[in-house]
Amino acid sequence: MTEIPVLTIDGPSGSGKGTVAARVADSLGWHILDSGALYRLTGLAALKAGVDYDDHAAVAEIARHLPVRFEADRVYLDDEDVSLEIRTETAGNNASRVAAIPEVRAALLEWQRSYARPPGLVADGRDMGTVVFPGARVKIFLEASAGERARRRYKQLKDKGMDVNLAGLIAEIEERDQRDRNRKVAPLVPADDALVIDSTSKTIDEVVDLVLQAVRKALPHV
Ligand SMILES: Nc1ncnc2c1ncn2[C@@H]1O[C@H](COP(=O)(O)OP(=O)(O)OP(=O)(O)O)[C@@H](O)[C@H]1O
Ligand SMILES: Nc1ccn([C@H]2C[C@H](O)[C@@H](COP(=O)(O)O)O2)c(=O)n1
Repeated sequence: MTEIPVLTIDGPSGSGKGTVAARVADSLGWHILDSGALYRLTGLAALKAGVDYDDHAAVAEIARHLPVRFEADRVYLDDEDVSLEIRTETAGNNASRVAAIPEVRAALLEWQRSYARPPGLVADGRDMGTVVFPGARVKIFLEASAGERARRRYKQLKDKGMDVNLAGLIAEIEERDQRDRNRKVAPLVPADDALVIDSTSKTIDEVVDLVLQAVRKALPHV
């Protein structure tokens, strides 16, 4: 069977994974997996169903049967458009909480793997290179300082007209980092064979170029 090439991009919140993954996937003509969205949807669906995050079996059951529909750039839970709601900082924090539940991670594993389709996949998240696609041909771990990531998020939210506070964002980012890096299952760590890129003082274009160089070095035919 022909191998489907996979590029994984892991890293903490605000390091630029989603932006870089979209640009690289566009440039290569590959599919994209935003795995964080699945955890965000699970957190939101559990909240809407009134399920307590401490009830791990019930949250995992929700993850297994997420009533989700992706349509162009919109995402629906049942028939409700939740595209904006899953992008809030609260939804990100709730995602980080349900993502620490081993049964939830197990429930989402095969679904994430099913995104690998020809001609290739760019997968972004926290454990793409370590757990979901350990055999990926190219693995990137994107870093940036917490202060820079909070400044990026501040600008992103301000540009959307939202009322935000930089100190609050730094505290939230540090809390989420702490939970994602220290959980027992699939913690946020670079895979042993990942190329680590610190984007703190790099532009998006510079990071995209470095990632594309790594892909072309590993896969000269793409
Ligand atoms: N190298 C960079 N320089 C400046 N801004 C950047 C850079 N990379 C990303 N950004 C901006 O930072 C913000 C956050 O980026 P993005 O959403 O891609 O991060 P992320 O790692 O996917 O975050 P999350 O895990 O929370 O979804 C966006 O507004 C994006 O345009
Ligand atoms: N592969 C993944 C993707 C996401 N998560 C968790 C941890 C994050 O804090 C949260 C939201 O992710 P984001 O949309 O900000 O990338 O979901 C994870 O544990 N594993």
